[in-house]
Amino acid sequence: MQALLPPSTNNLTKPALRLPRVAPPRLAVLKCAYRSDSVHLPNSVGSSRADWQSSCAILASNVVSQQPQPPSDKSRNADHVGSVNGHKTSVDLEIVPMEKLSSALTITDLSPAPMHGAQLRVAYQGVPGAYSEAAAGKAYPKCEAIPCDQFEVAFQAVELWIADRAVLPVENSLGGSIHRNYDLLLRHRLHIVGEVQLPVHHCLLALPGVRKEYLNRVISHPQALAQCELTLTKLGLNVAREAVDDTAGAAEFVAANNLRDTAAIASARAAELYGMEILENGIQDDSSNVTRFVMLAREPIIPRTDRPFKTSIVFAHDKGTSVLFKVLSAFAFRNISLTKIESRPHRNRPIRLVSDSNEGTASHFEYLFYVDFEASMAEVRAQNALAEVQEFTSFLRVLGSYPIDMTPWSPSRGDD
Ligand SMILES: O=C(O)C(=O)Cc1ccccc1
Repeated sequence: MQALLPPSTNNLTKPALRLPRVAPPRLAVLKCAYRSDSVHLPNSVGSSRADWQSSCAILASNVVSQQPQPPSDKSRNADHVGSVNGHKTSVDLEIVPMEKLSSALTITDLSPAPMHGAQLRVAYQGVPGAYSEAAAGKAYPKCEAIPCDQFEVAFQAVELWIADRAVLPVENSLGGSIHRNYDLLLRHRLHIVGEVQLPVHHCLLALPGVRKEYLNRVISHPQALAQCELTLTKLGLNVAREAVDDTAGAAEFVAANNLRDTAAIASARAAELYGMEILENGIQDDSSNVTRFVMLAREPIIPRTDRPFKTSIVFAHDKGTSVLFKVLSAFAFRNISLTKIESRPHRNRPIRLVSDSNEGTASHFEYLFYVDFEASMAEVRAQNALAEVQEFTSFLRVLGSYPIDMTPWSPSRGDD
């Protein structure tokens, strides 16, 4: 399928972030609280300010960027931790001992809201009306959603402190995993700090006055096309399908180019934003159509045990899939349920040659395994399971330990 790029955004929308991007000078304020009996640190924590600072730098999640300010005593003393495109980036650590806080930190203190009244900025791929924008709003209701033209840009927006979080769709109940996004998780160093599951309700959109009989093609995000394939056929739409970067971008493209032979699959909100008509409402092949998104941040959140947590890891092992059952038994023995397992090609080492003196040499494909399990890294059983996994693996990374989205959902009515 030919990939169409969404047109440049019209005046209805803010322009999406694009690469390359020069980061503005920023002052970052990193504020963290620490309580020795509730936080499990990799190393024991001393009482000196330096120890506290480095521990909090690892664990703090209340990371807030601010507009440049005239130097104050505090900013003059800030630790300069790097520069972004030639601009100094400073981090000012403000350590707040737990005992001085009026109440204990809750999970919401730790992940979503920035302090000092600043609005959380959440980067997503697509244009307004995309499902990723709705997912950002579900995870962080008062956030400022920042459209980006590529997932790569959304990741970089967080890495360069332009945004505080990125939202990334990783799998769908009908369409399966979004493999490219798994690869991106590994290529970048961001941490998963949350997840949301969003019921997805697709509409068939066309310009006002266009009828189904006029259509020569349907365009949308490949996942949306996959999720509506049977319904499109049932509607008699045996026309060309073309993949674009996001659903709302497809609607915008049809509108901006006045395409009367093309329909887009997108949300009802996209129809409203881009002046399109809904030809068919709810065209996903099954009403239980849910997409899971993960939220990414520069710093991990502190794992807890007082509510259900999930942990995502990725690993590889030298002996191919033959030791996979040993790795997975580390979870089974501890009654830790896996909620997801995904394999991807091991790009650094895609082929493994296995010689047999009698039969010759076989070449096996090498894989990376992504596993989600239902436990928090603050639980001893999860720590022990990972210690055991490490014995069998040549590479292991914890992508994040984060609260499970427990919000009940019912089949969407299209108001997402
Ligand atoms: O294109 C979008 O709107 C997205 O956010 C990606 C996507 C596509 C289809 C279903 C869920 C998410």
